[in-house]
Amino acid sequence: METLQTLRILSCKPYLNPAETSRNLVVVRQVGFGSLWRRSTYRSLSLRRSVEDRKEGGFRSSQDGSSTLEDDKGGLLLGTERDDSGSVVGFQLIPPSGEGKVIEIHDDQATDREEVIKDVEREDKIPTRVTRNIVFVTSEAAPYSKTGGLGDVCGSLPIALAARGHRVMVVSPRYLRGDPSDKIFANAVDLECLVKVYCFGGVQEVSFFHEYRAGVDWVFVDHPSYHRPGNPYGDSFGAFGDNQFRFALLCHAACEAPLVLPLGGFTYGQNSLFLVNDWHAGLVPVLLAAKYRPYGVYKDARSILVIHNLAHQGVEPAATYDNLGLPPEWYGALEWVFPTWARTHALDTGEAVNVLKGAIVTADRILTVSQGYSWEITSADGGYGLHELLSSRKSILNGITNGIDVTEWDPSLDKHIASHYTIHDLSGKVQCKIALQKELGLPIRPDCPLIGFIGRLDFQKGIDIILSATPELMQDDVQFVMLGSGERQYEDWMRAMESVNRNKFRGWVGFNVPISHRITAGCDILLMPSRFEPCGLNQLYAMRYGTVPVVHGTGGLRDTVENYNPYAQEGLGEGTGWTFSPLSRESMLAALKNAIGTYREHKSSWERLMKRGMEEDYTWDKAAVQYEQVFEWAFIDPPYVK
Ligand SMILES: Nc1ncnc2c1ncn2[C@@H]1O[C@H](COP(=O)(O)OP(=O)(O)O[C@H]2O[C@H](CO)[C@@H](O)[C@H](O)[C@H]2O)[C@@H](O)[C@H]1O
Repeated sequence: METLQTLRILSCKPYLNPAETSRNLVVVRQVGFGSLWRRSTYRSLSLRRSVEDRKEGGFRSSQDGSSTLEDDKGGLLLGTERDDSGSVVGFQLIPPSGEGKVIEIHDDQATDREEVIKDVEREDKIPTRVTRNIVFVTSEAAPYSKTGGLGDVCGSLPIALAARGHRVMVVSPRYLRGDPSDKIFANAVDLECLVKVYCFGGVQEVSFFHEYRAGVDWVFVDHPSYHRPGNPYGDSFGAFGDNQFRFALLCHAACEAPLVLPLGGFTYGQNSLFLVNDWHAGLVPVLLAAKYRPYGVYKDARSILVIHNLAHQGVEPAATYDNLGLPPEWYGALEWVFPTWARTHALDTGEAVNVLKGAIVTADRILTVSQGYSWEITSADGGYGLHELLSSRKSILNGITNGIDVTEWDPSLDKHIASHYTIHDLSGKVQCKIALQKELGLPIRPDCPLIGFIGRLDFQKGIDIILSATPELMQDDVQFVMLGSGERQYEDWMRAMESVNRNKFRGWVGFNVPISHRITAGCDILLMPSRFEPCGLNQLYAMRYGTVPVVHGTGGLRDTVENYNPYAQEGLGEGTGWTFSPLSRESMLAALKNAIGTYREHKSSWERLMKRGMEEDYTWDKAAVQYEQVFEWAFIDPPYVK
């Protein structure tokens, strides 16, 4: 039997939150509950507003018992939204224009989920349908903290979602390094809300700082363990020994934040949707299931685990479980036993706790940052020991390719680069190249192919392949610039390479955002021989800047870089870069040779390559629509662990 579900959504207009009038609210009426959705028709919703209603104004009782009020702009306030504890979390408003949408949903339509995503993409001009209270939990969020792509994503996706009408909070630590960089937190005010967290053998006290910027509530958890020099995870001596403690605190605090922080006058409440990023936030879904739901709290909340990098899982000795503030019977969720070959000695039982595993078994849905990677992590090669578990949850696993912050990364406006340019006038790009050569002390040669690399110097990024291929590459008439920090052996190698190839090689050891922009703009080719790459952002930045990527065909790199075919389109060519495979010195050098040859010999083909890359749509809007679809799926199903 076909059941017709009706979801009425009145398009977003002013959100009458007395404290934050800039936000949007969508009124949602749902009749029945479906398991699969299909949007079939949209039509305007006619609003019945009697003259009497309009004259009287003020709160009045409607048939269903909710109160209504005409707002001062002529819209109609239907009533208040409350969370389970009775706190008012918003008002429901029918906008004065009477614009609205009706969505009919048939719950027995066997709709392909990918099709739904595509369908939503096509309709991306339609305003947000259902708005959520979203809580990002992350160890980094740019510009406040960033060591890599996680910071970029958690600094820009929340803004894109807020712009679509969601109420968005980002919870991350308030890292203070005791140097001038601390001024980034200057606008975050102390909310004077202390929360006691029971873990690590005692009571830990955390507090919260808050900044409302770009439509997002940026919430910083404060604790002395976040105040030290170095980056979020370690310093020149290596990873901090208390990272399990620091990020467990973050998770406990993040679970409390929607309940206790009256941001803009209202808490986010118990129906929040947690977006849990990587292992550092991985205790959140476990805490929801083990610590809150048994006591009736967060029964209607949902959590989505976003995996940016499966290689890091937060694994610690089994004995540390007691520190985490979880009931003993939940040990199995985090239990992890290393295979025999990975154990260190004969008496090593391999028993450990794995925070990311805990998140995988308790989250309502799982996302990765590209479709290719979402498949790879279910394979033995890409699953880092978790492939069987991830395969068992395949039905709730999706991949959504990252977007980028197109305002920060815009060659026509970028404040870090020497000259601006656009797809219509590329002349500024060569100026950027000359300026970069000058800045780095390389011979100024606008016609010499300039290759760049930006990234963490570790196994993931295929630095060993670069290292083995560079002597041969240096035989050619090219220049090569590398920016990165990480493993000491690679940093030392970069310095050594520079000293023997003064006219051709520069190795910038360190983390420097302005230089990364200048390399992206100034180079002709960006090299990314990543062993695995969940999405990769540098190739997206490069293409937007007309810099042609040469990448290993893996994960998000394969999804986002289209291999160049010079013969397609009647000789006009097709593609945005080179994807090589397998990952070897030889195939990387062959792809580079092709790229360099095209750059030198086929100038017009090269320009078309650059322009095709620059034309691509890298905005977050596309991804945000897909995220919204996954949010809906998360709320359609009951919580995975009730
Ligand atoms: N030395 C340096 N100086 C200045 N800037 C530097 C730098 N080293 C790196 N960066 C910057 O850090 C970011 C790196 O982002 P990536 O997505 O390429 O990789 P990362 O592995 O960190 O991210 C993980 O998460 C992201 C986000 O989901 C995924 O895209 C990716 O595949 C996954 O490995 C870029 O903004 C880059 O410019």
